[in-house]
Amino acid sequence: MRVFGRVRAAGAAVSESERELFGGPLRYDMGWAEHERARLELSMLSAVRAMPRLVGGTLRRAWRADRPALVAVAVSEIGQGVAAAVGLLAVNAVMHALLGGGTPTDRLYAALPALVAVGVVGVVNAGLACWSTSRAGRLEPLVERLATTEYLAAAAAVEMEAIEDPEFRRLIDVAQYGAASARAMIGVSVAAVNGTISLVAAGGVLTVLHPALLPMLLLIAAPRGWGAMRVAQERYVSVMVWVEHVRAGRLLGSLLTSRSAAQEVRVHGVGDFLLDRYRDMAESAEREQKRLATDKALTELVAAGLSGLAMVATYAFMGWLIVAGHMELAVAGTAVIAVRSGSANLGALVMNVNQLHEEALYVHDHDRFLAEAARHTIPEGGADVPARVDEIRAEDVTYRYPDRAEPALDGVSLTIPMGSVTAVVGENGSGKSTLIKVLAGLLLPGSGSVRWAGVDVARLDRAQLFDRVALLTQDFERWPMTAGMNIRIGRPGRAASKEQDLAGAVRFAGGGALVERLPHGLRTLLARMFRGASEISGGEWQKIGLARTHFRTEGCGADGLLIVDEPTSALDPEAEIAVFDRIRRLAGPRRAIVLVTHRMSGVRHADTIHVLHRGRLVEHGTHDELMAADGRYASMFRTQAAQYAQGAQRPCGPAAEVSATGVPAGPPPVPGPPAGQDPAPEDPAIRHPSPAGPAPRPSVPQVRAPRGNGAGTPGPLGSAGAEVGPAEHGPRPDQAGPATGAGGPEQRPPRTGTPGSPAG
Ligand SMILES: Nc1ncnc2c1ncn2[C@@H]1O[C@H](COP(=O)(O)OP(=O)(O)OP(=O)(O)O)[C@@H](O)[C@H]1O
Repeated sequence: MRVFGRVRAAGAAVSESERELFGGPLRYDMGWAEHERARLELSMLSAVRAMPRLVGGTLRRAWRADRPALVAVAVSEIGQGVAAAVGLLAVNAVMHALLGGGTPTDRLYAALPALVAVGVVGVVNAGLACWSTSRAGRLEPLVERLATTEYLAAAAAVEMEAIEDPEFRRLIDVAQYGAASARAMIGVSVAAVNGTISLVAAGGVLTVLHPALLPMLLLIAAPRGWGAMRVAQERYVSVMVWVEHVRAGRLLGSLLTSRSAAQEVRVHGVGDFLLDRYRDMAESAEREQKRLATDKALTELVAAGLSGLAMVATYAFMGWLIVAGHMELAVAGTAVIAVRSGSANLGALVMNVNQLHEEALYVHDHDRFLAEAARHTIPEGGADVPARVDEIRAEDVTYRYPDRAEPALDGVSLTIPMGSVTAVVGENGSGKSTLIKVLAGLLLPGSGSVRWAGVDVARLDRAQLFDRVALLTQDFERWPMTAGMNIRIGRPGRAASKEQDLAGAVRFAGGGALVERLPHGLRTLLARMFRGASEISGGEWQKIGLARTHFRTEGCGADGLLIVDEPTSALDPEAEIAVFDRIRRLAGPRRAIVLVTHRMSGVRHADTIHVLHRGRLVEHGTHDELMAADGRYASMFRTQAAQYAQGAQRPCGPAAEVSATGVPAGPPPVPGPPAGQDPAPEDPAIRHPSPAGPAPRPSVPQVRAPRGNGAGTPGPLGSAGAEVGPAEHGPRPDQAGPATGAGGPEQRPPRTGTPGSPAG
């Protein structure tokens, strides 16, 4: 059957829940793998033809992992093959002796040397098998580690653009199973080599006994080979087609148990609702499993029937040879043994080749990922970044995300002088985050250029460039590690073995009281999923983030760029003012700050403010200049001021209105801003404090930033409800579902037969 038919069969059922929740059937898009289709149209012949290549690839990996172990395995496997041939010849000699002339005692004596040889061969064989098993067992984990390390290193080294590209992300996902398969291929390759050698031995002996017996042997094994191959193809296609469904099922499972969704699951009654859909999706996955099981049973029945017929024909042929006097009885006895062991060898070999192929499909994905990743790897080397960088310039920069028709940045030009604070404002989706990624060298412009000290970023040594950049974003990583490590990780190479080494950063971030409250100070583990760990709030995390940024910037003596993206989204007003003050203090003559925020109170004291609108820079200037110009900035600013004024008059307003742009308008008294503008507080009472003076206490209720979902909730600041906890730091939400149900198993989900894994 051709693969298209199989894809149709595998994707026939669509659960109503998938339509309802995800807008349609979640099925793997086979489009990306157009060239893979030929690979799926396997036949036994093509599988056998590909075997040397597959085994060769495995051997190369094993060679790199542990040469002595590989040599030991090879020697012991070849030894076993030779032993098998010698054993068959010894059996032949025993037969001849037993069926020859003389008294039974004479015949027994005559057979004795050959019998001893059979015994010795058996012992040698067992010893060699033992040796091979132990060496192969040593190789397997090494190969898996090698493949996993290759995978992880490649994934960590690719350009951000690749990470943002859904196609590439899918490839990263698919390739994750390759390492386990590379490991499995060691054992299977060894078994395949062993089976081949044993088969050659049995075939050789059979050919010597009678040339017609070899084709008969092949006839017995062929149907089983066909059956095994067909079942494997079915399973692989099913895995590919259902992988998204499996993931979606797991996602539902993990949402039901996640902490971030716990409130809505209970209060909004989402629990029962999702559970129903989970069941529905599990049922459709089970239908696919049932289809696969039925198909497998039928295929194996047909294969066993055909193989049995070939066996009957072989024995009938041997019977005719004996009756017609073309074969001695003793030879026939050996031939029966050789046919039995040969067909067993061939059957095992077929299974091995088939399994090799199945594993190779995953290893192929792994290799394809490595090749793709190599094409997208951030280049090493390049021009040195000068120690003194007077300015960073973007010149007519245009950037378009791979899956978007519209550019996220369109002809943007700006200059960031060293020692300045530059603010970037604009409505949601106007391109602010994209701009800072481009300035930091994380994304390379499609056209135009970003220049550090006059040198195009594309030509600079990117590792050196990154070393000059510090990031403080609203969704900075909350590493599931200790509080101290969460600060130190800002510059992992910088020594900080003692708590005092981090004291400056903690003090700077105003985190002294927080650290004192933690049960083990900086050694407290901040990862709720582990026993003994502590939980801290979103605002407290942001203090940790600020301390991390301080630790990073302090560790860099050369000119650099500090990027601050919505740093106060989870802070109360007092803390917010203090943070903006601290960020300003991070500015120095040899450091430029780019600040992205919706909080106008944090923006007004910037040296230059750039206003982005739909990817284009539409205004720039100081706060006073922009207010005088009475353009978009002035309108945004006044809108926020008006919100605060309203908020002060209407303290019990709606908890979270939604603006015309679909953006939550913020906390209680703040109504949504006009379409296309971002809500952000501006309170005449909030004035940027002078570094010397105390922060005035604002008279407005706490205001949350509209970006992200970090409005005061601990943890989830990233997209898609990621949280500090298993959903973010353990397996991802789409991987962390229960072990059964629509989600299927954890490791290479669809293959192990757990309910919900269609190809089990
Ligand atoms: N990874 C991505 N893949 C595709 N499109 C993206 C990606 N990231 C952002 N975009 C799109 O690019 C445009 C600019 O997004 P960007 O995140 O830079 O805006 P922003 O001004 O930072 O928005 P916000 O204030 O909501 O954070 C938007 O239309 C957005 O949908």
